[in-house]
Amino acid sequence: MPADRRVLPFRHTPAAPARPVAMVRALTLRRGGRALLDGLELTLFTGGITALLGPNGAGKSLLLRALAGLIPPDGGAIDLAPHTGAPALVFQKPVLLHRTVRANLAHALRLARVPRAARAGRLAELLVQARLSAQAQAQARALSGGEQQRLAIARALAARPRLLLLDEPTAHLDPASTAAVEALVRAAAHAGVKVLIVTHDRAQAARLADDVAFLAAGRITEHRPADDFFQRPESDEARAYLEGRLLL
Ligand SMILES: Nc1ncnc2c1ncn2[C@@H]1O[C@H](COP(=O)(O)OP(=O)(O)OP(=O)(O)O)[C@@H](O)[C@H]1O
Repeated sequence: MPADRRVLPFRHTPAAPARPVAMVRALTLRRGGRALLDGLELTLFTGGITALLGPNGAGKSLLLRALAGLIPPDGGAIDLAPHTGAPALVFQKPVLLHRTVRANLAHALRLARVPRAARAGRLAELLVQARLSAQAQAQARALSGGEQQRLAIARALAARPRLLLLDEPTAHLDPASTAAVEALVRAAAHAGVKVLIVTHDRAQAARLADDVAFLAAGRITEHRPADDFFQRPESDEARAYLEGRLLL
């Protein structure tokens, strides 16, 4: 990849110079004799939202899990910048405690070692951000799909991560619920959290993303500003995907 493609414009933090958050170098993951990720290269910079696009089975979820430290690489390396800390990962189907919304957030704040005295204020803040203040005493599992996803993201934000990994957070949500999740994701990015979001919703990627990384057959084939990507995809794989022709 030419060096100039790595200098990406970011809409959210124009004043702050972009610094690497995570560097993925020659990442390989093998299962059953098959390279599912195959020498994958990707650098994520501070600021803004990166959409990770690619066809079913390309390896997007695997990459997110590897970035979150859940899968050790079989080859290559994932380097997180010292300022990045532990990335937060939110799955497509949120795994919530069988407890109230408030208890879910309180638990996350305890796990994140937020000092006891600061927890109530931070919890109220997270409820407001996720627009769940009115549901604070509701059982988390009784929430709508969109509310559950907002709770899952708020819970992930409890630890004040610098890198938030979202795996298809709005799959199966209606337009209003999708918009509410997107607003929360945008707010997190505005607050300085680097977001990497997997989505199959091209319109969503165009609405949210500053840049797009395209993954096909275990490799990033291009990583460019979102507008450029959608107007002039460079790799054959990305062109085929955007035209609905790429099947792995
Ligand atoms: N533990 C595993 N063992 C063997 N194969 C696996 C394992 N986990 C994932 N795979 C395979 O790796 C490939 C990539 O899976 P992954 O879930 O990352 O794709 P994806 O790009 O997220 O797809 P989708 O868009 O459908 O969610 C798939 O072919 C999948 O079947």
